[in-house]
Amino acid sequence: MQKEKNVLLILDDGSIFKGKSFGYEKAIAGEVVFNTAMMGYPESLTDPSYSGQIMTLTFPLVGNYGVPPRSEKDGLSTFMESEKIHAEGIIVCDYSWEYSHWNAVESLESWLKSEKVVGIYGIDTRELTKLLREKGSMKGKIVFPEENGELKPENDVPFVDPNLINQVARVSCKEVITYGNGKKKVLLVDCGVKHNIIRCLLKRDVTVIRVPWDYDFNTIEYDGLFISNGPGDPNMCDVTVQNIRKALNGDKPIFGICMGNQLLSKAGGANIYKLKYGHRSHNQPVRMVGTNRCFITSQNHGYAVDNATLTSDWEPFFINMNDNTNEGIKHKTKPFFSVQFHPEAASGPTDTEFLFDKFVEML
Ligand SMILES: NC(=O)CC[C@H](N)C(=O)O
Repeated sequence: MQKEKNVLLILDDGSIFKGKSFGYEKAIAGEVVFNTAMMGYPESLTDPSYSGQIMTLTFPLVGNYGVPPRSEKDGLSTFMESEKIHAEGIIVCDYSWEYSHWNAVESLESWLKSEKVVGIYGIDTRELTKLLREKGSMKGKIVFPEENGELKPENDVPFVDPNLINQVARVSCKEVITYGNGKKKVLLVDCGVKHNIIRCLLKRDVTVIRVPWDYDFNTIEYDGLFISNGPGDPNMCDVTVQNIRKALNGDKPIFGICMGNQLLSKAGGANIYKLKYGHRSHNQPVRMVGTNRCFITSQNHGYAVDNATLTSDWEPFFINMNDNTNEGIKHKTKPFFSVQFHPEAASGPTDTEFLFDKFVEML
């Protein structure tokens, strides 16, 4: 086996973890978060909502099923959530140097190297996760010391708080893109949309008009408005919130997912706050408010809507059964709703995919 470079994962609180590199070798910084899903690293790494973040996977063995082709069909990635890796880096406990899967065409190592993304292993991810749960998600960096332990300035970087940078502007499309040719038109505000959201809409035979996050979509004719997921702090998207607020005066159906839930809530007058360490997994239980129906959901978010600040026109739609945080809102009289989880989850539970049917039926 080749000799892998030593790396240090340094956290903002001074904690240092020693590991080895299996990806691209460059010093990086970002917000260190953890994801407890057992699988789905190709989808998670390409989810634009991870932009600016260094993703710790708690599942102990990663890489054993390789990476699917980076193919595209009709402008959408076939097996991934976007065209490229958005996470700054990935932290695992044990990297599997061998892989086997019917759909794999390369190893995680070769994919990371060709996309110039950092991957490290040999980290006690259980200890790291316990720390992040105790202290909250933290700024962190991965640096490359010499064999003798010396850290040269060119192999070091300063800490970065990605939530102070407009991540949505980094990942949103730059021009209007149209998909499908269904009769009903869905105007999709792209804050960093996962391709499976577009696939889920197209499966229901609509035309999707994808516009940049700051596009004044109120100038376009549409039958329904969709607000996508996206990275970073929702408070960076004031332009989007202003545009949504105008749409709230009308009565065309609105559906939002994740960042979309946060932006719709803000447009409706509610406040957002940062969770200590967020929800990133495939097994978050949510209850539909007013019922005893529980769904298992896939999630990836660090911010949440403050239920107590929902204005009188709105009510909570779903509640997280672990910590009682908001998992969605709905308007009391108009066809507007959004969820904090991912009904389009791939890989992940598909319990809530019916929400796409609900939206398309309203159009
Ligand atoms: N997946 C998302 O849309 C995440 C929304 C937001 N960036 C958060 O972390 O809460």
